[in-house]
This record gives sequence, C-alpha cells and structure tokens, in this order.
Amino acid sequence: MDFVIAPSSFSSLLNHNYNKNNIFYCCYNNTFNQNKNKSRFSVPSTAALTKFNTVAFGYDYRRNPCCLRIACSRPGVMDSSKPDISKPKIVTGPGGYVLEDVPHLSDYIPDLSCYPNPLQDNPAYSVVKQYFVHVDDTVPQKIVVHKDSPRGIHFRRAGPRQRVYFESDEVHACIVTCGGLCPGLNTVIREIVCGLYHMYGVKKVSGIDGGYRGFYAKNTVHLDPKAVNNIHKRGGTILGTSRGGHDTSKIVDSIQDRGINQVYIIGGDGTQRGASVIFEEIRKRGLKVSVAGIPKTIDNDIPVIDKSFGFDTAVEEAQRAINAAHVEADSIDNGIGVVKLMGRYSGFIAMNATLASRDVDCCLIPESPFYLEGGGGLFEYIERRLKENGHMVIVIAEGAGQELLSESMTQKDASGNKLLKDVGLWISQRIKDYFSKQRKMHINLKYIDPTYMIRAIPSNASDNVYCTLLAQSAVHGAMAGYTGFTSGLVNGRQTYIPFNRIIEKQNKVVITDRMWARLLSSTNQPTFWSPKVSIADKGSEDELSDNGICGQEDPRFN
Ligand SMILES: Nc1ncnc2c1ncn2[C@@H]1O[C@H](COP(=O)(O)OP(=O)(O)OP(=O)(O)O)[C@@H](O)[C@H]1O
Ligand SMILES: O=P(O)(O)OC[C@H]1O[C@](O)(CO)[C@@H](O)[C@@H]1O
Ligand SMILES: [Mg+2]
Repeated sequence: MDFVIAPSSFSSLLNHNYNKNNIFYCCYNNTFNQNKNKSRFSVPSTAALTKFNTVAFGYDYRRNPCCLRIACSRPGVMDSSKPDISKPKIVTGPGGYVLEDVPHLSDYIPDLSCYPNPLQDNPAYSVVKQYFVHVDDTVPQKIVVHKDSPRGIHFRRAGPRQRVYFESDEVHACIVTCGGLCPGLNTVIREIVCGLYHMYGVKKVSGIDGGYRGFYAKNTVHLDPKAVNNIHKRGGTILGTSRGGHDTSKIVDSIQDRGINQVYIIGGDGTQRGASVIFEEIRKRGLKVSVAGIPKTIDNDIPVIDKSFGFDTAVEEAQRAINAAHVEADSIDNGIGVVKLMGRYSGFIAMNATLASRDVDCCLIPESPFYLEGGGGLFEYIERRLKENGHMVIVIAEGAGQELLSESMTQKDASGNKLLKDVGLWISQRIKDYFSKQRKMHINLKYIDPTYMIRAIPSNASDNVYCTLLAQSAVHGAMAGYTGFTSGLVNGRQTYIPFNRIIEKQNKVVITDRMWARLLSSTNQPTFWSPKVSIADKGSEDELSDNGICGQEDPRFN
C-alpha cells in the first residue's frame, strides 16, 4: 500500500509503526512549479529514514515531479540504532553491485532544508533533456567485464541535482590550492568561481592565500568572474600555494569564524589527505560545510581517477626537452641525450612522454628497478644502441634508481615528502665514467633537466576542458549537499569519489601491465628484471589495468 503524505507529516511518520506499506509518497507544495523561488520543503534526514531501514529515497519523476518517494526495506520495523557515519558509505545491490557512496550533509545534520535547483530556470540548461543527474546514476570503476563478472564497484555520477541544500545568498565558498604547481590550476579556480556565480547565483567566493596555512595566517581575497576572467591563460595559481602548514583545528576554526560553508580544495595526494581530515573535523563539529576536493598533480599519482588535470600538458611540454636531447644526440658521434623528468614516486610523465616521442631508447621510472653493469644492464644496452644507431636518448624520472645512489636522502620537504637526490646528474656521470674509463670509448653526453618548465605553464586545450568539467562537477556536488568527496573522471565519466578511496594508496605504473609492455616494445630496452624477481612481485593482480594505472583490474589476470 502506498501513502501520500504532506511534508509536515514526516515527523508523524516517525511516530507511527506502519506495518504493511513499504513505499511512502510525499507530495510537497503543489504550488511549487508556479512559485519555484519561494518554495522550501523539508526532507527527512538520513537518521530519520534509517528508523525505517530505508534503502532509498528520491523523487518519483515519472509519476509526479513534486513527489518524494521513500522506499523502506523492512516495512514497519523500527530501528533505533544510528548509522555509523564515520564508516565509508557502501551500498550493495543485486549482481554484486557495490556503490562506494560519498557523504552527504544530511547524514549528520537532521532536517536540513533543501531547495529547487536554480539551474532549472537557467535558459542554458532548462532546454537540456534530463539535465539533472538521476539519483540512481552511478559509474562502474571497471568497464572491462566478463559474462559472469559481478557488477563491481561504482561511484556516484557527478552533475547537477534537482534539489540543492544551499540557497544562493547563503553560500560563502572558498578555494585553496596546495602542493606543487600544475598546469590548469587557474582554470579550475576560474571555473569554480564562474560556475558558482553563473549557475547558482553565488556571489561570495573567497580565495585562500598560499595553501592550507593561508586559512589561519593570511587574509582572503574576494573572487568574482571579473577577477578571474583571464587567469586560465597563465601558469601557476593566482592564489599561491605551499607545502606543510596543515593545522586541522586552526583551519576549521577559520572556516567557522569566516562563515564559510563550501570549501573547494585543489591539490595532490597530500592535499586530499589534508582535505579528508578537514572534512572529518567539520563533520565532528556538525557544521553545514561541504568539502570538495579537486585532484591536481602532474605526477598522476592519485588513484581511481583516469588521470589528473595538467598531466597531458606536462607530457606535451616534456616533448620539447626530449626533442632537444634527440637533436643534440643525433648530431654528434656517439651522442647520448639524458632527460630527467618529474615523477617522485610514479613514472607516468616519463612513460607517457617516452611513448609519445618515439625518439627515446630507454625510459627509467621509480617502479622499475634497473641496474647498470653486467649482462642485461643499462651500460651494455647503451653500447649496443650506440653501435646500432650512433646515438641514443634516455628519459629518467626523478624518483627512479634512488636506491642506487650512494647515500640515500633522509631530508623531507615541509609536507613530509622525501627529498630526492639528482638521479639525472648521477646517471650522466656514471655513464661518462663507464665509457671513458672502462670501455675507453668516446661518447658525447648532453644532460637536459627541464624541471619546473613542464608544470609552470598554462594548461593546453584538452586540459582546460577537463579542468572546467572537474570544477563544475565539484560545484554541483557541493550545492547538492555532498561533502567529503573528490571530483574525478572514472572511465571518461565525471564522478564523486569518497576521500577514503582517493587517499588510500598512490597511483603507480604497473610494470606487468600492457602499457609498460607497449613502452618496452617501443624502446626495445631491457626489462631489467633479474631472474630472482618473479612477476608476482611486480604488482598485485588486482592492481593491473590496461592503461598502466593501479586499482583497475586487467582482465588478463582474472
Ligand atoms: N596526511 C596529511 N594530513 C594532513 N595534511 C596533509 C597530509 N599530507 C599532506 N598534507 C598537506 O597537504 C598539502 C600539500 O601536500 P603535498 O606537499 O604533499 O602536495 P600534494 O598535494 O601531494 O601535491 P603534489 O605532490 O602534486 O605537489 C600540504 O600543505 C600538507 O601539509
Ligand atoms: O620543488 P617542489 O615544489 O617541492 O616540487 C617538486 C615535486 O613536485 C612534483 O612536481 C609534484 O609532486 C614532483 O614531481 C616533484 O618532485
Ligand atoms: Mg603528492
């Protein structure tokens, strides 16, 4: 049996023990459509719904757009136990379906008001059929499946929702950028500001100056579409950035004192960890503040997502260094060009730049240990390439071969990241010494280190589009009351990923994966796999993928 009730009756729902029904329909304000801007309606909090062991609720679009449908799994059974909101929100369904859901403000704030999304009145969007994302839309993490595979893990699809949990003039948003620079930071800032302003009518946006410590150590800057109009054409971040300085309670105090209720945090793996603890503290204090992360890092070391913004731009810029190394090496007898590229723990930039270039004979990354001397070693390979071709190009990621350098570096940066020794200089010297002293062979080695040049530039066209989508998704998510999420691309779709998934591990190149195999077959370099190291040691089966990214299974091993 279905019930149709008025919104005011939600509380009475909780006071009765319904025995037979398992679906409630709540018709809220019937004048809603004529009087959109004035209408307010209240939905039951998650805590209230749990009393009914609720499995789902949402609008019954097809039957009545003004109708809230509440489905209860076990009709009439009152359950007074509260859900543990600190645990990841996992929703399971038939066929092995798993939704790794993101937190929502209503999980810990009872009886939150919500409002019709102002986008429904926006001429740019109201013509789009099904512009609002359906409440049940989710995106699978794994798209290569077998006939009998379980449906697997899914993430909530990003995009505008029919209801928002903030009124436009209630929002005070802030944006902060942390960690190293990355192409596209300014584009993301611009699009968050413009998205809030133009799509949701939000006028109050503050920029936090200089990373996390700016929350409590500096004044904020006011951001509006005029202030950010041309910033996407510049590299860097107009807000400044920093490492270290994360003091959770001072940051949350500052958020509270300033009356900020939407926090957009742009940064890499460290930044997302910082965002996660900020979110936890905000939830502990019961504040109506949405925390949204936007993943940034040229290293591409953030898991789950297809890739991070700015990565393609960095790879493109790295081509210029590789080209120069190739031209130099090719123009002289026994020329060797060595190019060092960024990539602290993950070799994605080196791998993709190598694959893109085709001029590289050897790519060395942190994930693939290598050795210099003896059969199958680097020196033997260099000598062979020089004999065959007269020149060669080596690309080395900054984090590669650190274990081979005499003393390892113990110093850390302000964020706790291990500082690295200059492996480019070291390897260049070792190659020179080997050929002049041991092989008595004259070589010409040119070492190119483009360092910051690949990240201190504006983003290219495709990264600009990507940044725009990430920023807009984050804005839609925060306005819809989601929190504790990172906006990210999964299998080409915009999604909301819970912080716990984003911070649980670092994304690394899997060297038993197809992508690395493609690179090996393109360069013809040795694998440097000593017989002692088995394939199983090189990466766990459930971390293999088709694109060299951990966390997505490769069907070869299923
Ligand atoms: N575990 C953590 N808890 C709280 N804050 C953290 C944590 N790890 C890092 N942070 C903070 O996040 C910010 C950025 O971290 P980090 O310098 O590691 O850069 P990142 O975000 O990983 O970006 P990238 O590696 O691309 O430069 C710093 O202000 C740092 O203090
Ligand atoms: O010198 P900084 O600013 O600490 O940044 C260097 C690091 O930042 C990155 O670009 C991103 O983490 C790394 O590749 C590099 O090791
Ligand atoms: Mg990092």
